[in-house]
Amino acid sequence: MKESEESKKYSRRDMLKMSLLTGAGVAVSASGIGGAVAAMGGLGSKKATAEPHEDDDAISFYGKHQAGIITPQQTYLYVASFTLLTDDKKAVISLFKKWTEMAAAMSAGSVNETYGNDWLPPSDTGEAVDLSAARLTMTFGFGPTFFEKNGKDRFGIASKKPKHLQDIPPMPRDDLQEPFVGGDVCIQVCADDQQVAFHAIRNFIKSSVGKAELKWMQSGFISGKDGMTPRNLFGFKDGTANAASTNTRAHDQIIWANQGEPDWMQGGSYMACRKIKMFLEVWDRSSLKDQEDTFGRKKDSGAPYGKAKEHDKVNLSQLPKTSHTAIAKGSGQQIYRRAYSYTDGVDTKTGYVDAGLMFIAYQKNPTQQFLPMLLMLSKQDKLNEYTKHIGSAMFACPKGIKKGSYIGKELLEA
Ligand SMILES: C=CC1=C(C)c2cc3[nH]c(cc4nc(cc5[nH]c(cc1n2)c(C)c5CCC(=O)O)C(CCC(=O)O)=C4C)c(C)c3C=C
Ligand SMILES: [Fe+2]
Repeated sequence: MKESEESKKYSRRDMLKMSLLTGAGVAVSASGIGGAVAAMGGLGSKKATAEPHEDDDAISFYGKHQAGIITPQQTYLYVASFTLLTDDKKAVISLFKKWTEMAAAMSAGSVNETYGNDWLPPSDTGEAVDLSAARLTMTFGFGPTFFEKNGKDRFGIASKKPKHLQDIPPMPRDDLQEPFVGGDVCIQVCADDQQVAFHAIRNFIKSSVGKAELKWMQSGFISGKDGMTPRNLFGFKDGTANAASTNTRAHDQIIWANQGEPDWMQGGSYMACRKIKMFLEVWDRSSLKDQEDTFGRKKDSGAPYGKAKEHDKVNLSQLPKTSHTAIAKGSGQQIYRRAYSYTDGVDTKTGYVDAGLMFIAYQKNPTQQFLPMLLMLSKQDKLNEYTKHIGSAMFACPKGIKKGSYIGKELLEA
């Protein structure tokens, strides 16, 4: 095969290694890669130590469950919801095969470059070439309209719809703003490097042209020292009561769908999304007491009222009745939260900072877990004085994908 026709899959770190080995410096140009490889006798050569390999900070795309659910939260998020533009099942299969191939390569820290024809755009957009895998994960989900849209079973899969997949019903205080509602297919991309995360979502969008279009997209971030619970934009530790990322028993009880669901969904999870605007200026003018009463926890330590430490057991009788923790915990349900803060510039209506929380939660049964909790919070939560729910969506995320398979295969093939 001529070099110009080759699809080169080198880990981003391989490129750095190669450039060091050949003394070429860090910035290896596209045309220089082949030269660098040749100078080492090719990647397969015994002389070369730069075998294609997985980055140290790579998280496999393949596995029993999809990555990006119980994966300890990365620093950056992009979540994108797509509308499928075609009723042709074959076109959807080809898109999902392409996305699978890309996701597997990108999560291993590879760039999938096809250079050589100056008259065509490069296949990859290029901004992640010299970056590491940065714990990149890509989690795919299907919305209710993927199974049935306007009464039409366009892909012949309506009978395979998972039991609890439905649009989140309207909540009393909702102020949902199109296009930030629903979608046919969703991809949650997370990484410790924002450019790596953006590169992934951008290339998924680029490769979907003609088959799917972006309905909405949200970026987000969290920050915190290793082992410490990150703080949200109200300055409170957020995520304390989540089951530990190593607690597999709790994950089975809370997160992973099982019997009673179609086979493709067993080991998957329901992803609930709420875009929640937070009125930072109002919050910043409220007293510390009012802020702590809102959550039922101390701002500094994160300890529940009546206790000293963040992870001390919550005693509901010691919490203000309408506090967020009292209502959420009092619902008697558990969910697995994976939320990210966002800032979207200025809200032109108010002149305030447009910021909030991209709330994402995973659960095995949203009808029993998420929806009743959301309804109770929507009616009674003191936090509602400072927030507004402006986006909403629910997706069914299939179980993990096996090597050689592709996203949605069991759903789309008989
Ligand atoms: C429907 C579920 C929930 C929504 C929506 C939600 C929004 C939301 N939460 C915070 C900040 C905090 N939440 C905290 C705890 C907490 N929140 C939920 C659920 C929803 N939150 C649950 C189930 C829990 C845990 C309750 C428990 O069992 O103790 C906390 C306290 C610390 C913690 O446990 O994480 C904070 C802080 C914001 C800012 C927000 C919307 C903008
Ligand atoms: Fe919460």
